[in-house]
Amino acid sequence: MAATRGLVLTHPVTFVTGNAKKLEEVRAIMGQSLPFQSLKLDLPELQGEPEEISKEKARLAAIQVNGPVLVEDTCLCFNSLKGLPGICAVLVLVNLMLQHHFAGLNNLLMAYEDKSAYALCVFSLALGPNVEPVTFLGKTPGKIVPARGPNDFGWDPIFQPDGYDQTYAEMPKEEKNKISHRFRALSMFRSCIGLVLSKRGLWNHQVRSTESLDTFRASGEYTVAVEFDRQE
Ligand SMILES: O=P(O)(O)OP(=O)(O)OP(=O)(O)OC[C@H]1O[C@@H](n2cnc3c(O)ncnc32)[C@H](O)[C@@H]1O
Ligand SMILES: [Mg+2]
Repeated sequence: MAATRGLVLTHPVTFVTGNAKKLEEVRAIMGQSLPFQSLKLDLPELQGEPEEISKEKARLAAIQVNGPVLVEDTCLCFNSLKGLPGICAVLVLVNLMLQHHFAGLNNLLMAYEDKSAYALCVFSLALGPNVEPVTFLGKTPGKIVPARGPNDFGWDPIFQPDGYDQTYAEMPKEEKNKISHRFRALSMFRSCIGLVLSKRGLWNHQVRSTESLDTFRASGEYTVAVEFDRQE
């Protein structure tokens, strides 16, 4: 389905992250299609909507790197907590999760009938310090369950994607990488990047096929998103 193959940039892209597991997954998903180097930078923790946070992170990173950068932020969002002040609820939960207090998290969610959740991944690419970043979202719906599987990557043990009876942690890596929020965001990145950038006059690449257009909806001019329907 990809309309564009390969990026032609004068400088290699730097994927700015301090998370080795993320890096591992991005490398596995992207294969040879986007050669990049990785770098850990000290960037301020930003507040706001996920897309805005991501764009700002990319802007700051591009200034430090002085070249093209890719940044990524991921969160696990709980549908039952929609009514609560998002950031606060999420921070409480993230803290619980960071300390691997999955039991505490499950207790908290016991109060709610609705255990549905979604994993959200936001990538932003900034081609340089003075170029407005382009953002890609990927979302995988699922539910929160008592922890199962190896405990080596964040909240993987407590997230069971819809249509599966295994948690992310229990699945073989290749399986997670075929359905994950990260995979979905990167699919958008791969298939739409040439299109989005050429629309903005930043990229001369001829888009040979528009097939992939059906698979995303534009939300805001420079953001593309992919969402998969809940299978329940
Ligand atoms: O340097 P960056 O790229 O920002 O890396 P980070 O570790 O700060 O990553 P995030 O803020 O995006 O992620 C917030 C938390 O979610 C965890 N996380 C990210 N992606 C995940 C995934 O696919 N499965 C499980 N946990 C994940 C991650 O380990 C963090 O504890
Ligand atoms: Mg982070």
